[in-house]
Amino acid sequence: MTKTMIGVIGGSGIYDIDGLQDATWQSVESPWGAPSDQILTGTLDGVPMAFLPRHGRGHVHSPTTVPYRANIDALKRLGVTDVISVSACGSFREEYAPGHFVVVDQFIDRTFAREKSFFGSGCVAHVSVAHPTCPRLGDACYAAGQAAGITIHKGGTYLAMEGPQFSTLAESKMYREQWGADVIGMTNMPEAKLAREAELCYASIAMVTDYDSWHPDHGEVDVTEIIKTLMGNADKGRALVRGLPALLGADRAPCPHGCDRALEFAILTAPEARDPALMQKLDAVAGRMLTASS
Ligand SMILES: CSC[C@H]1O[C@H](OP(=O)(O)O)[C@H](O)[C@@H]1O
Ligand SMILES: Nc1ncnc2[nH]cnc12
Repeated sequence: MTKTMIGVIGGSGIYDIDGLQDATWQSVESPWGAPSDQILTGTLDGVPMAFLPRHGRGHVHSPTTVPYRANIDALKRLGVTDVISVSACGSFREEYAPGHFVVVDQFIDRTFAREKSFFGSGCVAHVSVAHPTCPRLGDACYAAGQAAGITIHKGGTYLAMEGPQFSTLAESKMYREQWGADVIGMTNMPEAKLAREAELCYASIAMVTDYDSWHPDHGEVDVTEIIKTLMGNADKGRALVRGLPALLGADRAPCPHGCDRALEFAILTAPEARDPALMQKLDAVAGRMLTASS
């Protein structure tokens, strides 16, 4: 049995969390560059936690420039086992209304200007992301949301767009009507893919802030309205997070869905053909596999 450490990546409007015992902002160095910000560490109900504001305090990183690899690597380096992403999103479904939360379980990745893998020339790996989120962790988020009195929906497909501009009306209608997406945001990809490569369980909570641009009664997306809704949502997001340690517990059984073993059988490059410099960078993300197989 290993120990649980919960990592929370806070999106727009969530730049800290409260209630942590021994809370300290720590700098974490990563061979993948500087993370978005320092990481707030502490303990909640006896479970260690690490909080990272995705865009940095003061909202300095755009969805394209968020250092996704450094963020996931830094959380892994700190000992995080389970990552919860909390994000602002537009909704493609009438019944997923602004103020509601959605436990996302699928993604359509339309991002194109980001580094999407820790692996590459010198160490090639292919992990499965058929089921990109962890059902055990998602269920805990859903239960924590319900216990916090939040209107929360279980399951939804998140369309990750490059941004930073919002969608055109034609795109919004296509994503909703032809592609069957439920919510839209700009940040959960490649974050979810990288978490899988790093063998971290990953769950995503979408906080609905708007109806994107498709809804005939709601006009186009307006960032002022989004921020207003976010301010109401942010406290709910923090309440959900506060409920998680009690639900997950300090002792952690292996993930029944295999998220924490995702690299087994994924690395193709022969030990003697691997690039030593890349191997060094992979020490945290893939350390477990690299010591076992080389
Ligand atoms: C503030 S609206 C657009 C912005 O908000 C979302 O960020 P996050 O996912 O980090 O909450 C969205 O993806 C955009 O980056
Ligand atoms: N409509 C929208 N599109 C993309 N990202 C968002 N974040 C919040 N609302 C959004």
